[in-house]
Amino acid sequence: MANERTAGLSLIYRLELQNSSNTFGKVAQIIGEEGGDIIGVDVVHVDKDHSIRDVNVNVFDRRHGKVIRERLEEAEGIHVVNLSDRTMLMHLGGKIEIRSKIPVRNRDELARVYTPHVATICEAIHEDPSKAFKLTIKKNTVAVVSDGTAVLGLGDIGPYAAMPVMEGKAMLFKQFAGVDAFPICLDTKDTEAIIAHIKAIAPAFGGINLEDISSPRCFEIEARLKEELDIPVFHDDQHGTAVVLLAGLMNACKLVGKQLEDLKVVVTGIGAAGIACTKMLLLAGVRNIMGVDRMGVISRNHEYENPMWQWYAEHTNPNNLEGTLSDVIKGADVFIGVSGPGVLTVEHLQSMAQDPIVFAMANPNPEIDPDVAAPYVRVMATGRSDYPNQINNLLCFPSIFKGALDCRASDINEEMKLAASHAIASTVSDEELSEHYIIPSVFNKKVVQAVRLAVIEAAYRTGVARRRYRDYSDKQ
Ligand SMILES: NC(=O)c1ccc[n+]([C@@H]2O[C@H](COP(=O)([O-])OP(=O)(O)OC[C@H]3O[C@@H](n4cnc5c(N)ncnc54)[C@H](O)[C@@H]3O)[C@@H](O)[C@H]2O)c1
Ligand SMILES: O=C(O)C[C@H](O)C(=O)O
Ligand SMILES: [Mg+2]
Repeated sequence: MANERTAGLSLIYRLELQNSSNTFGKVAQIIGEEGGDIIGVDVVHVDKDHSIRDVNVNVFDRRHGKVIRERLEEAEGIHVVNLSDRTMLMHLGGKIEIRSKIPVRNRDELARVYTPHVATICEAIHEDPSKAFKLTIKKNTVAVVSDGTAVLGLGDIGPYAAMPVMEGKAMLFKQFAGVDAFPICLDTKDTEAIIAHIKAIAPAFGGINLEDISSPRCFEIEARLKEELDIPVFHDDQHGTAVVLLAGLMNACKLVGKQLEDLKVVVTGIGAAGIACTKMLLLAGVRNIMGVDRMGVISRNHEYENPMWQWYAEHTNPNNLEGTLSDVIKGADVFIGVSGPGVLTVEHLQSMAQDPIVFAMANPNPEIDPDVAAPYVRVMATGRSDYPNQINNLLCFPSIFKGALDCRASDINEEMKLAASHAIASTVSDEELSEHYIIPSVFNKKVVQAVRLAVIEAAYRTGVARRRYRDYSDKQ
């Protein structure tokens, strides 16, 4: 499955052409012969010997684009300077920037926003550190922190390569919930160092969104930070995914007429997302869950080095089954994939119970191609934006943090997460509910407000909100 399903693959070949021989004619001929579609040409530069042109070409996929490039490079008088595409162009120079809220037009304004008058603000915060929430960006700013070790399903690609995802998360925090977020990729994989760095930067932020940190280190990092910091710490791949998954599953069950407590559920990929999704489902009343990772089904017949797998063995797989995915998927009502592409086959789907519910959530490529799976499933969901039923943590992380920041919560607890799941599920009405609409779109504005309010209400109910309710409710 091509990653560019919605975006379409439109490549831009920057070519340096010799003026002498009919080189542009050759370019058009080569591209035509190879089945590319020229949709535009821009002249970038011309001198007496050469011209530089950007040739915009629709191709089938990246491999097709490469074949055309190779053919062009072989031709006399044509030099391929660069090959880019719309996605690449959207990333030039990064996707976000910082802007001031106040213009500084003269010395008087300068003296207020900066020295000398800013000193009075510093002193006020020094006297009462809680004023940082009122007088600095802490009020509405989150750090999105990764070490680049579990980036989407791409794995350990390092802190530099992780930045586009973290910038993307920051961008989405702002666009979907008005939260300012800053991407921070740490050049260390050491648990203690990560904890120390995050603690050291925490004064500037009202919350910490941990992202794409591999398991099992992510569990300890989050647990320690939750204990040692007084602002919410939320590992998005765990809890964001689990919140949205539960919302989708509640609605899918309503559609197929099954109850959560009667379901047989198989989860593949027992990492950050798989463990959190399982915990959330147990909390919501699901009783029969089996986990499958690379070495097979997690059972009580084994001792695991990974303490989370030990926990998993003790809390799931009620019949203590062993084997592979093929063994346990038989008769399952629900498949939840947070592992990688190609894990699920048509044979697996054919062996599931009636009305199979398949949430293949690995990014960027799900456990099975949804087009291949479609004839064999009743409800199909992926993590992607280009198919119906997008089960992606994007549907909740901006609004959960918005709610937590607005009531100055010290934590994002289980009650707040459950409230968020119910709020998401309830934005799909009974009339709207269908195989292709179990979960609202990320662009549905009702979702952000519903989740934010549900999270705030749960924060006050469970005593983690630190803003006086009167101050909060007066502004509503
Ligand atoms: N849709 C969403 O909102 C969402 C959210 C979080 C994660 N994800 C996706 O889920 C996947 C896992 O993310 P994570 O943060 O939990 O990563 P992780 O590294 O913590 O865990 C991944 C786990 O999957 C296992 N795994 C990998 N390939 C497997 C295979 N072929 N068979 C069985 N197990 C396999 C690994 O051994 C590991 O235990 C990624 O593809 C990620 O993009 C999707
Ligand atoms: O980034 C996403 O789209 C979802 C999730 O956080 C992931 O890691 O795949
Ligand atoms: Mg992620």
